[in-house]
Amino acid sequence: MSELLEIKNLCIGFPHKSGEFTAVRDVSLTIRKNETVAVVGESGSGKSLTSLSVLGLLPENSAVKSGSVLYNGRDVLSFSKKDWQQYRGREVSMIFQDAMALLNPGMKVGRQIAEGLHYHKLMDRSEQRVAVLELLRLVGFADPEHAYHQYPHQLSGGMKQRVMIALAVSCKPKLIIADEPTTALDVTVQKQVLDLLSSYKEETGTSVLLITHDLGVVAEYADRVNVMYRGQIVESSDVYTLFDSPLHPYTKALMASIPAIGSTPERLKSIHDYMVESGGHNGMQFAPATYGASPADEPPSRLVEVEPGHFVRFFREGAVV
Ligand SMILES: Nc1ncnc2c1ncn2[C@@H]1O[C@H](COP(=O)(O)OP(=O)(O)OP(=O)(O)O)[C@@H](O)[C@H]1O
Repeated sequence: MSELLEIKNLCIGFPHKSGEFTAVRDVSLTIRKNETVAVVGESGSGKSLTSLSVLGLLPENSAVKSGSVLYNGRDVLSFSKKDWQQYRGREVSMIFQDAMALLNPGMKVGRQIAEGLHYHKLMDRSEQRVAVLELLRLVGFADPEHAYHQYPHQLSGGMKQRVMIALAVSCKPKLIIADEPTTALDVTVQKQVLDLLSSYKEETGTSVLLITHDLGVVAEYADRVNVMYRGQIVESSDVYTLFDSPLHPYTKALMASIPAIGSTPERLKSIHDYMVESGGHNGMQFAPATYGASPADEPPSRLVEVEPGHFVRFFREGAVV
């Protein structure tokens, strides 16, 4: 199967008082047509920066130090302004965490969705209204005509996120990046919104890059998963393999942090505990229990394919933890 998106050895840095801080380190991942690929990890692990690089929306003070982001074989990092205009929204779109911050508070919901269709010149004005009403129906508004005329502040959190999905899918992109799309919502609404995105994906063949810190969401919605820790992918595989046989201590720690229903309460293990307990694999060792003060102090490591499609990051071969 050919890759729709291929991120290769991406490194993103920021200026820092002691030189430079590399927030994303040697990240590689792929997304194929009609796949949902998750990036999971704790806050600050580099998930958002990785996804923002795909849309050319990295913070101004950051710099891509090396690597490439190939969309259908073209490196987006060398896109011109015109390329970006044609690509954003039309080829790849994004659903952000905070819908309220992104929706224009002074514009009716229907108009906001119509603007995207107008921008990409997909249809004339007369057809846009019908298309927007259809989109609002698709994302679950029982009365699309009523929703069309509402302002964002008149909608609940779940409804606003549905509008964000309508906006994101309006130009029929081939890839949707969903960055913590439901974090601000309660559990029931969270499931409704993710189910909606999932059924849209199945119906249209769209691909989804799902950014989350929630392994429960990964288990339910992703086909493949990349676990990120301190700017690096430490484990990557299909979702069944990851849950059946996680290898990296950080992945195990993430899994152990999901309390099982009916389990006897015990002290939650820290990631440090797992690092200490972790053993080697095929003669290689995971990174030491105590990382250095900064990523620059850390030992060299590399991703190893331990079985087909299952990659784990190891500390250098033969090292003693
Ligand atoms: N504009 C910026 N200037 C300096 N450092 C930044 C900037 N944006 C992000 N960083 C740093 O880069 C690292 C990765 O950030 P990123 O937002 O990608 O993490 P994340 O995994 O998406 O976390 P979260 O889930 O909290 O958004 C963090 O250490 C963060 O502090």
